[in-house]
Amino acid sequence: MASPQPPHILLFPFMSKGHTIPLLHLARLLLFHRRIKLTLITTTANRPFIAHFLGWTTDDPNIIDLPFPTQIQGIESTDKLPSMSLFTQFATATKLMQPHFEQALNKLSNVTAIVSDWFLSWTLESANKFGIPRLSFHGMNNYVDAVGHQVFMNQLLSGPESDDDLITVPGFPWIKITRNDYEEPFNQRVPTGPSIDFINESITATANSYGLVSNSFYELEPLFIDYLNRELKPKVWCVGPLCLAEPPPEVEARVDHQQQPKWMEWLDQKLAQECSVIYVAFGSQAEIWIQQLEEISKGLEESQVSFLWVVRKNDDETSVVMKNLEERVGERGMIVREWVDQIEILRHESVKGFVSHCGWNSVLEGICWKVPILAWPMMAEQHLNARMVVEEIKIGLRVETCDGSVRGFVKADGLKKMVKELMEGEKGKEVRKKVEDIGEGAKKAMAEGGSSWRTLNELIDELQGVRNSNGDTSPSTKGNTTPS
Ligand SMILES: O=c1ccn([C@@H]2O[C@H](COP(=O)(O)OP(=O)(O)O[C@H]3O[C@H](CO)[C@@H](O)[C@H](O)[C@H]3O)[C@@H](O)[C@H]2O)c(=O)[nH]1
Repeated sequence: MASPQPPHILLFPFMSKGHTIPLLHLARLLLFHRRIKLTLITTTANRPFIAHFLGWTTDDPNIIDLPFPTQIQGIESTDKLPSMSLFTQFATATKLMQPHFEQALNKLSNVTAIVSDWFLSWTLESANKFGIPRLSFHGMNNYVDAVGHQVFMNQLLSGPESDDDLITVPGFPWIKITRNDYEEPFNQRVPTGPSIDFINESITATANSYGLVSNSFYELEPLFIDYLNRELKPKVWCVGPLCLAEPPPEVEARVDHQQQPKWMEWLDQKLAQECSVIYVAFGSQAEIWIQQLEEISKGLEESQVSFLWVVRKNDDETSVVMKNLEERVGERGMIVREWVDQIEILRHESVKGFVSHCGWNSVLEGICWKVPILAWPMMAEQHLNARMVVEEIKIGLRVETCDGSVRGFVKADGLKKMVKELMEGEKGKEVRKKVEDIGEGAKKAMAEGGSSWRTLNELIDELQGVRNSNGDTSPSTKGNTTPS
């Protein structure tokens, strides 16, 4: 009898750093810890980032790049968009990649499963044509999905309440949300428009997929995972936190040989001086207007705490604010305007607090390296993530807005007060203790025998079983498609 074919999984990340990075962490787990054959699908401009992350050469044949539609000024990653108002147009344009994707599938043999980002809903149709199970990769947590399902089923945002009135979530009555926890147009009484259509398509395609791969771990949010598995399809497979997947030796060796970036040297100095540092970063997409940047700079200056602030904006106005701040705080602060290795920063011993927009990857990275969070949500599902961080799992505090609204302006005082509380106060101590406990739980979940480790093995075994029962999907039996 012929020995069984090893699994071959195709990963297709969405072109946004917050979506691509966790799927690449999954790639590391599958490749280097489970020895599974992988093919990565991406676009031409994103190929080097993917190759670099996996320690591969840029021309590695296991990366297939498809031409990206030219609709958005040649931009192929959301962090390069001039404005996030172009997001839906960008995300919808990916549909034009479908014929090229199917042509690539036609050339591949023995694909066990496709794991594609939930924003790439159209990949389900392609997977179905080729008889390959598709799993939707969901880089968010299950709390947001479960609360969102309750909000939708009970039409909680359609009532007369004002945008800041607390509304009880019936399925989880200890949770109270506001209309302001949802952004335009999701907060409307009758939401309509292209972004609603886009999200609805993504949800429907996920519901009709073989499974949902979740970057979370069971012990973090059992109630919400159980709820989703009871009330909704498909099955949720929690295999995270994926950021704990160790880099391959090639990447580690490369990092060891590189000169340390100046901010890492600065962190070493702070450690030597026994100074705790607060790390301030708002992910790869958040847009912060200049008045708000000015208040952040004042608040950090007045807090007297050492800080490392990663600023994405690169215009002249921002440069002036940053230069002035650097002059005023001197060695106490470090401002970085480049891409950093955030995990390296969070794992540095001097970093004791994290002012974060609560993108889900940042929250998980805070948990894994046991750094409590000062939650300052900006966009997308981050307001709900902030509720989870502060009210549900209690690993962080929240910045104070000047009008008490969750979307209100944050003045220097509101930031300063909460930075000091997180770094030096009693509430800060409580959340630090909690993040240490949960961080230990995250490590256990990912270690051999832990819940996420077992779930990933079960998923791979199950997919192998499906392939064996379906038989080989050799090119001759596959869909016959040509790009238009
Ligand atoms: O200079 C940088 C900036 C970011 N990162 C990494 O980039 C990722 C950013 O992800 P995240 O913290 O989730 O923020 P966003 O980029 O804003 O993520 C988008 O995607 C997330 C996952 O779906 C959502 O939770 C967010 O709301 C959405 O904005 C993290 O792994 C960071 O470590 C770096 O390594 N260096």
